[in-house]
Amino acid sequence: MGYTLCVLGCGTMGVAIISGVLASLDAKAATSFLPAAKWESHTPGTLTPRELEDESLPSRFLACVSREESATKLRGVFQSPSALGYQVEIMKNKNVDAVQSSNVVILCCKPQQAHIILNEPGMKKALDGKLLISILAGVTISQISAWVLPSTKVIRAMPNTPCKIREGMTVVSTLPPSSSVELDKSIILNIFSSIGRCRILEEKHFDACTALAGSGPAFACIFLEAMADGGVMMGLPRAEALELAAQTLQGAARMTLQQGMHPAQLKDSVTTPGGCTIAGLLAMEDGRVRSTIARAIQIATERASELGQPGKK
Ligand SMILES: NC(=O)C1=CN([C@@H]2O[C@H](COP(=O)(O)OP(=O)(O)OC[C@H]3O[C@@H](n4cnc5c(N)ncnc54)[C@H](OP(=O)(O)O)[C@@H]3O)[C@@H](O)[C@H]2O)C=CC1
Ligand SMILES: O=C(O)[C@@H]1CCC=N1
Repeated sequence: MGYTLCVLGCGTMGVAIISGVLASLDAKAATSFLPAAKWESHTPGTLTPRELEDESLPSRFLACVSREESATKLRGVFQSPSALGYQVEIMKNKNVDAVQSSNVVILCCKPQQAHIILNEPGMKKALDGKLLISILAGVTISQISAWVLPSTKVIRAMPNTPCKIREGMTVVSTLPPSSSVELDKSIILNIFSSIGRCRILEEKHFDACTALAGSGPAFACIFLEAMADGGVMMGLPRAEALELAAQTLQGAARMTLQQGMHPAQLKDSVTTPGGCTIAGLLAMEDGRVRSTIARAIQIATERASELGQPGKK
């Protein structure tokens, strides 16, 4: 089975993606037996659903960095093979070699590093005909396409850190027309839906998705910390306050996601007339919590649109 997946710039997000994908392969293997199938055997349009499934799964993982410090860190993170025996190969200053021996590349460097990495001698040829998935905030498909050959299939994805525990949210841009679109689509969806939820949206929405889902875990953690602080203020031990806050946020979010319950409906069902919840809600409204949070998404979206753009820091 499988293809070689290269994470070009393997830091926080690269580790989250590889860790999530490895965990999902282990989970999949625990429930089904996957026979071997070769990437090279693919002819567009001739794959059975089972072959398509098998060929859409990665079986070799390359993680690229430029500094020894990062390589040492990655060796620590990926020191033991996954339950299925997959070992992540750490490549230091070997970007072109890594891309050359890969089928699919996920670009996970900082936005301002992309041009330098994609302009390394031999990189264009190494990427010839391959699927290049960029998770970079702000950097557009047309910018990246101008740095690679026309044969390289460029798409964008905006994942978030919970991909590491397979609770991520990823938005993928609409796919370019291509002869192997069926396999490409299957590969992309296999990666991102194996590590959380995945939704396809037009690229014009990417800056908002970056702010809402990409940056979102940071915003949610401010709320989480503040709730726990309130509990601590009222005498709860810190650890228990954090547990109560985290599980409560998770529970409320899951009721929206799994039961399709509108947040206002859930809020109203908790709010007893004259009770303590309405007292707390009014205090929140006095603090303009809603507009503050919504404005944070607006400001983060505006900033996302500047990232990786010439003349912007
Ligand atoms: N952090 C997040 O929550 C999210 C981030 N993103 C996007 O993901 C991207 C990565 O973010 P994040 O993971 O936080 O960043 P990190 O800084 O953690 O990771 C970037 C990685 O790129 C490597 N790198 C830098 N230069 C090179 C080079 N020349 N060759 C090979 N590797 C290189 C770095 O290693 P070294 O220094 O050793 O070279 C580092 O491991 C960004 O573009 C960001 O916009 C998207 C969604 C969420
Ligand atoms: O803060 C950032 O720029 C990146 C993109 C989304 C999350 N982290």
